[in-house]
Amino acid sequence: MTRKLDGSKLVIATHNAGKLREISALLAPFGVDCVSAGELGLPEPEETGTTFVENALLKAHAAAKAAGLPALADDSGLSVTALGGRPGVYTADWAERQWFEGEPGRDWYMAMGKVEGLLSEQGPDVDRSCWFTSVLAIAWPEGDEAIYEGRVDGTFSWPPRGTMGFGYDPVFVPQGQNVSFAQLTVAEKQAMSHRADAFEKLVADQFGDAAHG
Ligand SMILES: O=c1nc[nH]c2c1ncn2[C@H]1C[C@H](O)[C@@H](COP(=O)(O)OP(=O)(O)OP(=O)(O)O)O1
Ligand SMILES: [Mg+2]
Repeated sequence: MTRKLDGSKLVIATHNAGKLREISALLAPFGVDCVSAGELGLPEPEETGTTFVENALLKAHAAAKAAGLPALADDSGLSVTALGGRPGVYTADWAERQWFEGEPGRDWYMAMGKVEGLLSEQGPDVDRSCWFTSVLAIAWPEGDEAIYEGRVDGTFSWPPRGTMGFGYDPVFVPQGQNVSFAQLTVAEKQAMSHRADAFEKLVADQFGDAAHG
């Protein structure tokens, strides 16, 4: 039995604004009182793990310890079949850190282009199948932890399309769709995303019978 959230404030342990928006929307129906790592001024921990699970736990435990509150972290990434699963855990690292209009950010266009470059080297008939993984970890200041994993399959599509979402959304076309994640509203993306898949497992485990939304 995993430990359950008991109504205390929950830290959303991410420094990614797109993730924060999605996780806040997913949690909204459950009346969880949330505060973000940014609002608390928590530092961004170094992601030294080699798996999504390790990094999600590392981020959740760091925030829980620093805040003295339970914390929810997401570690996620895009894995491309023809690239042996890369960039995978290193998805964020493939986008160089840059400053945009005075704000720290990452150069996603460059990162997507790097994937496209490696794929097109393999010729026009290259397998473009790929998937997103999201691992959600909850950690408590006392050291307890819970892990939920989600996945969505799709196709790496070039050129990028759409302006919604974040990160690699403009190049990811989910299976059974002909538009990219960046052409979907938050609600439409939540109906099929890796993060929503992991969240469904979190809800079943954490909120049990009270689950809805
Ligand atoms: O739904 C998604 N749509 C598009 N791109 C996505 C998605 N989900 C993950 N991704 C990409 C971008 C993200 O930056 C990276 C994960 O890296 P990851 O270290 O987990 O996140 P991050 O550094 O951006 O924020 P933080 O660690 O503070 O939660 O994979
Ligand atoms: Mg990160």
